[in-house]
Amino acid sequence: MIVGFFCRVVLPLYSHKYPSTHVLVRQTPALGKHLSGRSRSSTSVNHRKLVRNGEGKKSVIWLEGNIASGKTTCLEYFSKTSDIEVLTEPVSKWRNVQGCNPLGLMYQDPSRWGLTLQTYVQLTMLDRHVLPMASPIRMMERSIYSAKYIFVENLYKSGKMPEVDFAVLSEWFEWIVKNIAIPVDLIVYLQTSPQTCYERLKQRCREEEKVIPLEYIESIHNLYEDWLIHHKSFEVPAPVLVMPADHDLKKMLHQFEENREKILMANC
Ligand SMILES: Nc1ncnc2c1ncn2[C@@H]1O[C@H](COP(=O)(O)OP(=O)(O)O)[C@@H](O)[C@H]1O
Ligand SMILES: O=c1ccn([C@H]2C[C@H](O)[C@@H](COP(=O)(O)O)O2)c(=O)[nH]1
Repeated sequence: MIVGFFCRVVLPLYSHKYPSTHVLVRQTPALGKHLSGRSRSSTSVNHRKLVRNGEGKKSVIWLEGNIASGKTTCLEYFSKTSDIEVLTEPVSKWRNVQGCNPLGLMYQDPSRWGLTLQTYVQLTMLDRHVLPMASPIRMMERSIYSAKYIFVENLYKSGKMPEVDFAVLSEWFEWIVKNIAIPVDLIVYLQTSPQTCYERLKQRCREEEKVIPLEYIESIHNLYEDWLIHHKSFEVPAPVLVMPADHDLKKMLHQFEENREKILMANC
């Protein structure tokens, strides 16, 4: 039998309060049909909290932050913890889908290829979200929400995405979040200055990203801040734990350790 329920939201633990109006209950009777091919038979996907019989509570954490803010590094750290599965962003797919490179194309010509990339990002992120959980705790890099609220929004707002492309992507996104429950218990936001990210981006030296100017990183930063800190733009679907992330690696590792309990207790 399918069992699903909501858990308490631990507001006082987090730096930014989670408005109760943001608790969304989504009933999706048609979901099984839409997820055909996936083994969802013993799990309810109608609720944000999923409980499989006999398996106890599970929790899902999204790791959000600007480009090169240190998300992968953070995931690597937590991947060493038993009982946590980490899901990195499917960037390798975005760089190579059947021999094509939508990420590279988007950076070369955002107006032409923004829709192409973001359609594929939306698909591949959804695929991550509906993947059955293999561990009690899942930490995943970004989300279908940030793809829409940050990256699609940025393309559109900067005039690089035609209105019709934005409208089509928006309708797709709205349909997905209305009809498919996307579980999340906690958002960990790695908060950096744009300058830090820019320096780390240059150091990482990903081929497609060599054309990224500081202004692009600044726009992404502002969108993240408006969403997760100032609550000025879009719904925030879970409590937010803000982690200052401009520090050197040693201090960051220390900080990850200090926040371990808060993160691991995300659904209590
Ligand atoms: N705290 C840090 N101090 C200095 N460099 C860092 C730090 N964290 C990550 N890096 C480096 O910055 C680059 C981007 O980090 P990464 O974890 O890949 O970021 P993201 O996954 O957010 O894009 C990598 O070269 C990484 O080694
Ligand atoms: O919706 C999205 C999500 C990501 N991207 C870009 C931004 C970066 O160039 C890569 C992801 O790298 P990170 O270092 O993990 O930030 O993909 C995008 O264009 N749209």
